[in-house]
Amino acid sequence: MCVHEMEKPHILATKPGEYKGIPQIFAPLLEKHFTVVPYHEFEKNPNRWADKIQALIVFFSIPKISRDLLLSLPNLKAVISGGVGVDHLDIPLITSFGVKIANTPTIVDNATADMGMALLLASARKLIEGYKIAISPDMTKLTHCDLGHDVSGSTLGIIGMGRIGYKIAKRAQGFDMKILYHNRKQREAEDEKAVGATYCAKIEDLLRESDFVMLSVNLSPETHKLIGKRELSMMKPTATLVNVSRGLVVDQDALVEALQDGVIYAAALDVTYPEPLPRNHPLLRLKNILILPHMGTASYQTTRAMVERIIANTRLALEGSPLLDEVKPN
Ligand SMILES: O=C(O)[C@H](O)CO
Repeated sequence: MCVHEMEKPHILATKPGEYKGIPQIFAPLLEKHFTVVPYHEFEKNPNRWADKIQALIVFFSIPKISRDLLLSLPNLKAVISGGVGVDHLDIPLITSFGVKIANTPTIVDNATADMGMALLLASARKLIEGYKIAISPDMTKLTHCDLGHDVSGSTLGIIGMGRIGYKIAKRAQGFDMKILYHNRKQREAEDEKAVGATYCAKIEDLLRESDFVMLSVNLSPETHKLIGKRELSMMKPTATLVNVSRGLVVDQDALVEALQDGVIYAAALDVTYPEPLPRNHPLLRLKNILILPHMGTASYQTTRAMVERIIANTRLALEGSPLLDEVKPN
């Protein structure tokens, strides 16, 4: 049955197509079920929308959900966040308003693991430098391209062996990498065997032995600036740090220093803090860095699946049914 426009529940979301918003091509999927109120329209005239809004969609941590925003939305039933990370949500605060929370885990695992390997490979084999030379008018520069490093046969240390870390290990196995991992909890022996991964109870052992250190942990008080000056100084001077988790897992000032002083060889980051970095940030001026604007989940298929899962969770929340991916306070 065709749902009349007037009957569609109102949801608040960043304007589709805006920076870090749901891509415009997927806006019709949302609009089929909901009347989407763009967040900036709401901010201009909150009184017009406040009573109507029943769900709030968060994409790439936007919008920030404050107590004031929650107080201004008396009929809010759910906050549905795209992606796996929920570090941007104050879960106790939101749930204290009787508002349900969901994210879209599992959907993003493959794309994020692919991005981890893409960053590792691109950094090690100097794809960006090579590309710049290939398109440069002066092809003689080709001989001056610094040599990269072999990925095959090297040692990968994965910090955070959850679903994404494990999928990275699977991929690395195909590159004949020696795989070490550090995790709150050691994985089952059969999981380790399946990807040939060895547990390092001490993060220090992993840092000392790895050629590539891959960060795939959730951001939490325990992992906040987990990699600082001390940890970087334990890494090999030939090692590369790859981050597909959250910028705040790394002490960025310490990273800038380590890259400038040759304490580590390079870094490849999908995430930083803040995002985007200010244009004069020292990380953007370094040569031994590959940096992306948080693209881990940014494939057509994964983004579409995220939007579909957001819709499914939102519809369930609005009809009062159990959510597919409910996030509860600890
Ligand atoms: O958390 C995630 O899955 C991604 O970073 C997208 O927000």
